[in-house]
Amino acid sequence: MAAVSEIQSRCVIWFGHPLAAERAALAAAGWQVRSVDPLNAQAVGLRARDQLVGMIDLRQIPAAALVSVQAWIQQHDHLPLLAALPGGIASPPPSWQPLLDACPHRYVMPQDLAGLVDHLQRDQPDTTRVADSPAQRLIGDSPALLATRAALFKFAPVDLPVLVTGETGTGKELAAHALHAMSARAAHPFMAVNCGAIPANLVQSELFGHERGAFTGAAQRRLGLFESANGGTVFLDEVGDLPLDAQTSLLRVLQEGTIERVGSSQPLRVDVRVLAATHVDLEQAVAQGRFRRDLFYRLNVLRLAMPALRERSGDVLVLAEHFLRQFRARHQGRARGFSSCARQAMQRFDWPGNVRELLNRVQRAAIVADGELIEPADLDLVATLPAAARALLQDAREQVERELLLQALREHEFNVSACARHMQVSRVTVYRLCRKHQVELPALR
Ligand SMILES: Nc1ncnc2c1ncn2[C@@H]1O[C@H](COP(=O)(O)OP(=O)(O)OP(=O)(O)O)[C@@H](O)[C@H]1O
Repeated sequence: MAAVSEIQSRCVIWFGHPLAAERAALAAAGWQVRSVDPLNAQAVGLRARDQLVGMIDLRQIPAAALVSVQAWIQQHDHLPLLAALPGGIASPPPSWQPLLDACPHRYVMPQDLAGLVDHLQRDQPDTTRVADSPAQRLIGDSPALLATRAALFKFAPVDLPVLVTGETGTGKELAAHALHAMSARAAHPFMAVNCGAIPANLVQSELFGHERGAFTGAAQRRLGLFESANGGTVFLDEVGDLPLDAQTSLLRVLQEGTIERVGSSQPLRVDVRVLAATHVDLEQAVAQGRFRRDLFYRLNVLRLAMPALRERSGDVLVLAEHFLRQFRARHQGRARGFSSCARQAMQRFDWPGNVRELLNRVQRAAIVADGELIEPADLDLVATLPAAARALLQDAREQVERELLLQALREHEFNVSACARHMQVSRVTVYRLCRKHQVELPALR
């Protein structure tokens, strides 16, 4: 593969040792953490091309290290500095004052971890702000998704294949987009193809192109996906469905960086990064002889496993709110939020179709909901509620139906025809509802 320009990394020089959760949250926001022994501050060298921020962790700095950290700060006075303070101290000891004076932004940690991450994402004097990073399009803040986002930041700048695995709808294509958009190839094409959707006899020609007259119907020379993506990224979705001859051609791209159009024996150089995705177990396909072992090893250099939604139930509501907000920004609808029953139903559901299914159910619910709050029935998730909650919901619905009926009857002086017109139902339905809710019309008139 051709060399591509290196991407600047973002690094927090942390004097002390961050907690695991602090390190994970920063990694998910695209910041590596370099932990430095404060007693040995003078030994720290900096890579000029990286974007750097210093963090003085005053929870851990021994008194003996204050002077050496201070000296280091003075030598690196161009570096933005932050301070982590312990919780529950009324006033900091005077010996910290020189360090605090150097740190305009201070965070009580770990309580204010979100504030720190927000600061790093928004307030850095950087042209490519992390808050705008494509990795942030993967919504969710569960530990599993934080790890996925951290892996995206790590893998994106490395010009090697990535194998993205995970069930359908977990965001494999979204992740592939993010990998491309955060790579040095971002200004070049991103071409995605679902290998399982191309008829077997056309795969070679789709991927690698063909010469005029290569086969019946090939009236013109045609560029394939790899040539069209030159300089950029090819995303092969469902790579396990590639026929064996196309697997051999793909191996040549990865090993030699060349392709051959169908009908030509002239190798052509292409410069592409290959990202592949599969929801089937490729190791098993290799064991069964359906997938080339050497190709598997080539594709599986970096592996990104997208977690199923049921493994990160904490993300369900965050995603649902996000999809509803997105929907409301584009369409009109009464629904502004989710009832507590709907939230409960979403959290109990198994989500076999993962995020795609959640997106579809929320969009549908936003259209069909009559009230301001989306209910389990709008999401078609009533069956997931426990029996007691289902019964409560049924009771509530019956009560609302009875109230609406009585109100319509009163407004029309118990005239069934007028009431039916108002409710846009037949007279028979009004009589049926009266029987169901034990409304005695003669007694009320
Ligand atoms: N974490 C996420 N945050 C926001 N949207 C997401 C997230 N994960 C997935 N989506 C959305 O869910 C839908 C399905 O995602 P995507 O197509 O990337 O899944 P996939 O794993 O490639 O599915 P398949 O295997 O069926 O091709 C898309 O609309 C995508 O934008």
